[in-house]
Amino acid sequence: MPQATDLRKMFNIQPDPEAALVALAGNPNTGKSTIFNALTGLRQHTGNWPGKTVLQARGTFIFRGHKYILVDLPGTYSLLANSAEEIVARNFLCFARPDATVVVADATCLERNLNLVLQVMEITSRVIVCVNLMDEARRKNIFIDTECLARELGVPVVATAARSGQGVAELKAGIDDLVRGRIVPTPRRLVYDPEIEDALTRVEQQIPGEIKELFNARWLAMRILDNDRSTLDNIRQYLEPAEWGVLRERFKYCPT
Ligand SMILES: Nc1nc2c(ncn2[C@@H]2O[C@H](COP(=O)(O)OP(=O)(O)OP(=O)(O)O)[C@@H](O)[C@H]2O)c(=O)[nH]1
Ligand SMILES: [Mg+2]
Repeated sequence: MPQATDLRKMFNIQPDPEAALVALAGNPNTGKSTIFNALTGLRQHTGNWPGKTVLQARGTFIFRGHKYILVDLPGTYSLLANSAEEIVARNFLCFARPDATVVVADATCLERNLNLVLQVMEITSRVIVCVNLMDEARRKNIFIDTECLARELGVPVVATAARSGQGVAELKAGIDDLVRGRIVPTPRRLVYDPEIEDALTRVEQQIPGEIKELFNARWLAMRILDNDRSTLDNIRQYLEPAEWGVLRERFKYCPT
């Protein structure tokens, strides 16, 4: 059974028990790289994602004596992946299982950005929402009630204007609080129609325990119900053939 740390190696993340892994996700052009630069300064490394022509940027920062490895994911509107960028972002969140995921959202068009936030919250509860471009929003007379947003989403929300560095210290503190367990998010769960919820429960119950340790079972059940071949095909690459065989046997829709 592969461990989470083994899966991280597939993304060129070397195991480092001292360091926490943090992903930066978000729609295109929301300021992810600006935040990445503000957090990591010159401690950066860029290359391609293994097997892809999509650029990968990794960097480190130290906060309150703790080391963080930050990964700047490609900009995506969705994790229901079609493009190479979406597949990279989804696979990283699902398989590298970061200790925290910062979803950077554009304060000037928050509603559109929340779609990805909700999708990320279905995969992991270790989420912080960073509402960036607050200066632009102010200029357009848009007011964001971040406390209300945090209550509604059930995850911490930090407001930033990253180009001028505003809020970046608070974001660092938020990441540290989340990783150290001082904040425990309780993401709002999307509840589907009763028939779908019923089916999800039944599928979830049939997912073998070892696989549940590796992936969020509810999320995996949704992908199986969706017959989401792209995700299931990728999951196969991360499982031993015997484990995949068990999934295939139980769920006839899993690709061969
Ligand atoms: N006014 C303002 N501009 C910002 C802020 N954050 C980023 N920008 C600008 O927004 C543009 C996009 O920023 P990036 O950091 O490249 O955005 P990104 O999310 O990495 O973009 P992709 O990687 O293409 O998805 C740049 O011109 C930044 O200087 C901010 O808080 N306020
Ligand atoms: Mg970028």
